[in-house]
Formats: sequence, C-alpha cells, structure tokens
Amino acid sequence: MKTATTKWDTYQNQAVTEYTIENKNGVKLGILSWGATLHTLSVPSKDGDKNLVLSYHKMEDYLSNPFYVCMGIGRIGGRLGGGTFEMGGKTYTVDTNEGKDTTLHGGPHGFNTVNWDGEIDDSDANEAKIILSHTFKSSDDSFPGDMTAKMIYSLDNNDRVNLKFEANSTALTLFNPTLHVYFNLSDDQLISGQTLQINAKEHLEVTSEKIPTGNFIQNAGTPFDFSKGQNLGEAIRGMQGTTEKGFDDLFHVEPAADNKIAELSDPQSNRSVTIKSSRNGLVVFTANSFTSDMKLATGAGQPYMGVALEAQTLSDTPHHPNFGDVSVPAGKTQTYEIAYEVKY
Ligand SMILES: OC[C@H]1O[C@H](O[C@H]2[C@H](O)[C@@H](O)[C@H](O)O[C@@H]2CO)[C@H](O)[C@@H](O)[C@@H]1O
Repeated sequence: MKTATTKWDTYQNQAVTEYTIENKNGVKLGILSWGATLHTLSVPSKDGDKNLVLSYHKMEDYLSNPFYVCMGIGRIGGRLGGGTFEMGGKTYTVDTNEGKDTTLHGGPHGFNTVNWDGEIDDSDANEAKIILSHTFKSSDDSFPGDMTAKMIYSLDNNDRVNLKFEANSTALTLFNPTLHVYFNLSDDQLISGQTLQINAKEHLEVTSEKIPTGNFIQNAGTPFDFSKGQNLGEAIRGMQGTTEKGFDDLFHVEPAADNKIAELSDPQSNRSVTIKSSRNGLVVFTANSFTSDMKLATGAGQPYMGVALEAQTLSDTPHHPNFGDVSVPAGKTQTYEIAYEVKY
C-alpha cells in the first residue's frame, strides 16, 4: 500500500490535510481532515483515474452550500424534530439549524464543521488506515456529554473501503453517525443512466418539514421500489409530480447476511459500489436542489449530479423507539461500520 500525508488547503487559518492510500490495484482513497471528508475514491479507467464521488478543489467550496458533500455527519444523522428529546428520564434541548426548530445532521457544529486530527496506520501490508479523531464538547451543540469521536477509513487490496465510527462520551448521549457520500459512477455529468438496488420494502412517511411521522410506506408498485434494481433516471421521472422532484427519502433497509443493503451500478462503464451496513436506514438523496453556483470538480452544480447514499439508523430515533436505540451510556465505546466495495 502507498500512503501519503499532504497539506491540501488552508481554511479559516487552519491547514487542511489530505491523507491518501493507494492499493496494489491503483484504487485511491483521499480523506480531508476538515469534516473527515471523503475527497477521492478513484479507480483506474481507460482515461486515467476516475473519481467515483463528488468533490471540490477547495475547502471553502465544500462549506459554502447546505449539501454536506461527502462529509462526516454526527453526532446524529438526519433530522431531529423539535430540537428536543427525552433520554434516561431527562429532557434535553439541543441547538437547531433548520427551519423553526429542527436539528439537521447533528446541528450547527456537527462533524463537518471541524478540522479533525489525523494519522495514517500502514502497519498492515494489505490494508492501510486513516484515523481521524476529535472531541465534541457538550457546549458545542448542547448534546449531553463531551464526546470523543473517531472516523477510521481503511482501504484494502480487495478494493474495499471500510469506515468505522467510534464514540465515547462523558455522559449518556446520542450517536447515529453517517457519511454524506454522493456517488456518480459514470463518465456522464448526471446519474440518470445508473441502476440502484436497495434491500428495502418500505420508506418513512415524513411531514412537510421532512420529520418522520412514525409511519412506514410500502414501496411496491411505486417509484420507491428499488428492491430488484431500478434505473435512476426512470425512477426520478416517476417523482416529477412531487415537491422534491426526485428522491430525498429514508429507506427502511433489511441488511442481507453479509450486511449488504444497496448497490449502485453503471451499466455503461461496468462500475459498481456495494454498500454494507448492519443498521436499518439508508437516506437516498438525488441532489434534486443542487445549484449552478456550486463549483464541483466535474462542473457547475445541477440536479441529479450525484446520489447521496447515507447508511444510518432511521433518524429522529428518540421520538420513535421502534426505529432503534442510538443512545450510548457514559464511558461506553460505541462503534458502527459502513463498507463500500467497488468494482470497475
Ligand atoms: O437546505 C438544503 C437542502 O436540505 C435538504 O437536503 C438534505 C436532505 O433533506 C437530507 O435528507 C440529506 O441527508 O441531506 C441533504 C443535504 O443537507 C433539502 O431536502 C434540500 O432540498 C435542501 O436544498
């Protein structure tokens, strides 16, 4: 494995570092210290390296829009309605960053807003790791407990990227992290030609503010039925009468025996990525509201430039105990993993 640590940019007077790993097949993983951002997941192609994820050339561009492009998300992914929740017999009120009183993607000082400490572990010849860590104070966004978090990315010689999240808090708290990764596997600007398969029979009903109501909606017979694989262009066309004009939905996934929950593939280039997670949720966001002022590496922003696939536990969990339990006792180290296996 080849590894490197380089200064990539300066943002808010801080050096932003890029940590890179290249495996024996020429697959490259590049992670930025700011936001623990997945900057590059590139595979060899006839035209040179092909980055399978959306990216920018400057840190400022990542943070000048509300789309969290390929950034770490925490403490909790998705929306927490009302900015308040009960846990362990107490009521907590946390900081909000959307609409009247919604906490989106962990709040105003979430995982994407800080420059994480990092190091590379290349002691294993078949799998190198990039280890990022940061302590989020309770005073940052009013969640209980100072929480030391780690995001550990690894790349092995079987073209598998594994992302392990770890957290340990000084008080009982919530932890439901994810990676806001947007894929576009094709050589086209848009994702329309790609096929998405999801192991899900239902998705969540949400309010006009996108807060889960607690009801599940069956996917069969609707544009949401990705169970056998569906062309994304056709599926998006099926959503044109809706306010969103595409997908921005939380699918209730059933992980297979090997934890596979979804696969995105591009029939034209034969590239694919398989996503594995043991948790029960996957957000699918087809970048419906991307705007032309976004200076992405593949061009000016436009709807459907990428598809965000965010594996997590169903969000707003504290208000819906049947969605799962994302609480973590004080002093307990909680871990979650997401794997991305690429073929090309
Ligand atoms: O306000 C910016 C955009 O916010 C939303 O997009 C988020 C989406 O709802 C989440 O499910 C996803 O995990 O993250 C997206 C980026 O923040 C709106 O849906 C979108 O229309 C807004 O433009």
